Amino acid sequence: MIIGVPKEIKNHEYRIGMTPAGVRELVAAGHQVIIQSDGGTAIGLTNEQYEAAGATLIETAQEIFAQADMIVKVKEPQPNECKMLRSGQILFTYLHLAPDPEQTKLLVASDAIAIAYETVTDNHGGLPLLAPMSEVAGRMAIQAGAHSLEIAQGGLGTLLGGVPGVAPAKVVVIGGGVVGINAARMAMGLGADVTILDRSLPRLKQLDEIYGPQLKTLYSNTETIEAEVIAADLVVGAVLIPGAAAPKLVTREHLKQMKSGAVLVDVAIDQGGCFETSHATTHQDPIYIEEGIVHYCVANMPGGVARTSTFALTNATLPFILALANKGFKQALQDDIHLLNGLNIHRGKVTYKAVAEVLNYPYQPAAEATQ
Ligand SMILES: NC(=O)C1=CN([C@@H]2O[C@H](COP(=O)(O)OP(=O)(O)OC[C@H]3O[C@@H](n4cnc5c(N)ncnc54)[C@H](O)[C@@H]3O)[C@@H](O)[C@H]2O)C=CC1
Ligand SMILES: CC(=O)C(=O)O
Ligand SMILES: [Mg+2]
Repeated sequence: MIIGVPKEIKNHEYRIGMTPAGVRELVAAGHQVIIQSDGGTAIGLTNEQYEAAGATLIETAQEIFAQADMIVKVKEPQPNECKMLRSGQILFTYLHLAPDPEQTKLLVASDAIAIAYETVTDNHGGLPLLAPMSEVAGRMAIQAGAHSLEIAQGGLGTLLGGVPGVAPAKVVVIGGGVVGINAARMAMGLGADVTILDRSLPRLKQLDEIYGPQLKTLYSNTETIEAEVIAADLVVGAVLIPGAAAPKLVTREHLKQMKSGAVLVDVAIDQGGCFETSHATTHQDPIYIEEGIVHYCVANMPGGVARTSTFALTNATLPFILALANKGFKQALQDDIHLLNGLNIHRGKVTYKAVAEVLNYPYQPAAEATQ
């Protein structure tokens, strides 16, 4: 199979879908890998390293899309990339379709086969291709939040850990999954007063057992969210209903009752965001202020630490890329229910239920599509 890896084109996105180590594995398995020239240069993965691993360097994304059987990327395809996809071509990348009707329409029109990293599952109820980036984004959420709390950013001027004689900041994390616990760990490490809310009692029990009394856990409902958010210096939005649009848990009315200069970091923005007042921002212009509250809503946070993120992501994606290349997409999806769960669009049909429902498309079950 010919596997094509274009350079990412989203704002300040320097991750790349495959490292030279991944190229080496695919080439050893008999595949051809074409990489866009300078696709990894910004993060120290040079053209020479890719060539030494056996890749062919190609100048333009157009040529990659024209030649490859499978396109491997990081971020959701931008409109001009969607238009380059060919009928029957495989696309393997993050998609986040539920809050993105425009991309969904273009992918349906492309007649391609679009497999989303973020809905691939594992045997433990997890999302193994989202998890590495959620680890990164959860940890970054506290760095971003701490910076946004500085006066010069419009923040309250509060240091997360406080100092002797001055209380630490109150950090509230909504959603205790991978993003949530990584954010909580960083915030606890800096000495903040941390509370985490989730609506899964087993998850809260697990977090309590692991972190003990340093981490306060609360069951998430309208009342607890309201009370915690109003008292917070920094709120991290980290909820997920897989594949679906994020529920709006914090409203404009809540913001009016918060301390002016408090900070919201909406990590769930890639699924539409869990704060009513969130809209996606970029690394170039990451924050804005609404109702006196600083909002940080970067939809590709891990792109900010693109080198770490590229290795973390590709460690997880490579076995699936190898399966797709070795077996072809149909057999690979038939053999692995977890990879099948990643299929969001198959040749003009939406094959992920939550996406079909929220965007009003007829739903075709993925298993039916791959018969
Ligand atoms: N902005 C960015 O750059 C990035 C965003 N993300 C996003 O972060 C979000 C969270 O991802 P993960 O932590 O990996 O998901 P996860 O599935 O590990 O955790 C989500 C948690 O939210 C909880 N939850 C659901 N509804 C809730 C509610 N009403 N109240 C409280 N908790 C609730 C679930 O029980 C679960 O524990 C996703 O939208 C993901 O796409 C992930 C990586 C990067
Ligand atoms: C998960 C995701 O959307 C990202 O890493 O950018
Ligand atoms: Mg994202």
